[in-house]
Amino acid sequence: MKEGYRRVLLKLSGEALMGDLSFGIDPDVMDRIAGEVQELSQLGKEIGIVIGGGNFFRGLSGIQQGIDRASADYMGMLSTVLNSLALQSSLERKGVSTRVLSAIEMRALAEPYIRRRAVRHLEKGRVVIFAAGTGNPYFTTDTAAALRAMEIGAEVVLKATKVDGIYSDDPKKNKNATRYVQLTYGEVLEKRLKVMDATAVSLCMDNNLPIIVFDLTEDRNIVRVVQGEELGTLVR
Ligand SMILES: Nc1ncnc2c1ncn2[C@@H]1O[C@H](COP(=O)(O)OP(=O)(O)OP(=O)(O)O)[C@@H](O)[C@H]1O
Ligand SMILES: O=c1ccn([C@@H]2O[C@H](COP(=O)(O)O)[C@@H](O)[C@H]2O)c(=O)[nH]1
Repeated sequence: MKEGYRRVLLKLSGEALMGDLSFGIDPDVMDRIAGEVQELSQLGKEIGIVIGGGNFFRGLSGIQQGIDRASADYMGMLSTVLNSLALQSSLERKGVSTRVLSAIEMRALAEPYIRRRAVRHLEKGRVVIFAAGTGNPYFTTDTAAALRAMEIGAEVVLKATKVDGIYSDDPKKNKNATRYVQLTYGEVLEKRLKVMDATAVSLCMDNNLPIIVFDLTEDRNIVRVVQGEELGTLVR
């Protein structure tokens, strides 16, 4: 077993924050996640977090309602800001020092994203939450996670989601799909495995940044994966 990571980029699924609800944030799920991040922060781990927005709004659902693509994507990015502020609040209730840095300027509620500030916050032991994705339409929060991970010098992208790894097919649709323990970036792209978008995988591939896809719904998995336990699927 490895001794664990020192600086990580944790990508939290927005959809997983719903728990059993059909929309929004289940406070118990949020509280559990915040507790795990608190534990890691107390161990001296440096943690950057990107949260998805699927529990509120995705660009693609806006398009289906007749909203133009760029506007729908900005709405999606705003939904990640809602999640970021909720996580910040949960963490601060537990005494964890945090900063939200937003890729879209909204100075009344978050710092603007400045790479060097993000790194400084991490060095000071603050948990940094990156809000508003990349700040650009036509992207996803998976790509934002890969981008921010590289910018802050994270050792790994930890994609915490609703499935326990990468499967040969979508396990929510195909019960015969089988799980991979390890894959290369090329295999994920060639097999068109949809768990993470191709832009994010390509970015990680070009910069040799490992990705671990693991189950966020399982208690203590965030702590276990950051401490080096082999969970889910490793892509490198
Ligand atoms: N080959 C595959 N292996 C594993 N999961 C897959 C695969 N293909 C599709 N999926 C689906 O991908 C989903 C995870 O990716 P998705 O981008 O939807 O969620 P997320 O990024 O975790 O959530 P959000 O966008 O809300 O932040 C899983 O819930 C699973 O149903
Ligand atoms: O860089 C980005 C990140 C996100 N979006 C939009 O936000 C929603 C929610 O993000 P998920 O990654 O799907 O959770 C996404 O559907 C996009 O519409 C974006 O445009 N740019």
